[in-house]
Amino acid sequence: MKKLFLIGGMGAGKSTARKALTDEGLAWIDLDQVGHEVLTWDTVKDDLRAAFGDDIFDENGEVVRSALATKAFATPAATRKLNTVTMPRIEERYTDLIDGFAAEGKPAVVVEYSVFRNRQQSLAYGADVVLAVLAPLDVRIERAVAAGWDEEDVRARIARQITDADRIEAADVVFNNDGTPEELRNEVLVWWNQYRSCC
Ligand SMILES: CC(C)(COP(=O)(O)OP(=O)(O)OC[C@H]1O[C@@H](n2cnc3c(N)ncnc32)[C@H](O)[C@@H]1O)[C@@H](O)C(=O)NCCC(=O)NCCS
Ligand SMILES: Nc1ncnc2c1ncn2[C@@H]1O[C@H](COP(=O)(O)OP(=O)(O)OP(=O)(O)O)[C@@H](O)[C@H]1O
Repeated sequence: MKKLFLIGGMGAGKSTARKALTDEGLAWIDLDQVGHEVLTWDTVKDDLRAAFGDDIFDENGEVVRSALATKAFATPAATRKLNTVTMPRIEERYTDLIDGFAAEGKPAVVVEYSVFRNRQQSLAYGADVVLAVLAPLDVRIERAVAAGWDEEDVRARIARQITDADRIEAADVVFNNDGTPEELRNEVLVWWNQYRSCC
């Protein structure tokens, strides 16, 4: 089963590119969603409480994601603390999902990975292809804000992510999402039709 990793900074257009592929019937894992799922695990909650305190929880004992984000993206050290708690659990759940798709005989799965750092990370190690979606920083911020994110929050998150130069270095294929969503979609589909016929 081919694992197609889609990487890109916040607001770059990963979901838009992913949709082009999943509309073709490809299986898909969004690691942001997996990240939300693991926040409900008791072991994760315990570790987050120890790292960030009681005030990231609501009255039902569930993580308030906006409260955690404010603390976790405040400094590089805080983001490292967050990642230390969440990443091993995200990887564990990811492995189960991948095994499930493989057992179903899926030919390929698209993995949307917003916080990709490098191909040597254990989770990304098995990528068959890394596809980077890029867009200029100001455009990404503008799009994320238009989609409802707070600008300061977006800037803090982007500051904790790798740069587009790093992404270009790590990627096999680069899509520049500086035109319309339809143009991105078409570029992705041209690539996919060529890839599936050869690889
Ligand atoms: C901090 C949390 C609770 C904020 O939740 P929220 O609903 O506001 O954001 P969401 O998870 O939808 O992420 C939106 C975007 O924020 C950015 N982002 C999320 N986590 C991180 C991170 N650890 N480092 C840098 N950027 C991040 C990404 O661009 C992502 O697409 C949540 O992002 C989280 O638990 N993050 C840690 C787990 C993780 O790294 N998830 C990303 C997939 S591997
Ligand atoms: N080429 C484009 N032109 C205009 N708007 C776009 C374009 N591509 C994507 N968008 C819009 O920009 C926003 C961010 O795009 P998308 O959700 O695909 O990015 P993402 O990389 O998945 O972001 P995130 O990291 O926040 O999950 C969305 O509202 C999307 O509809």
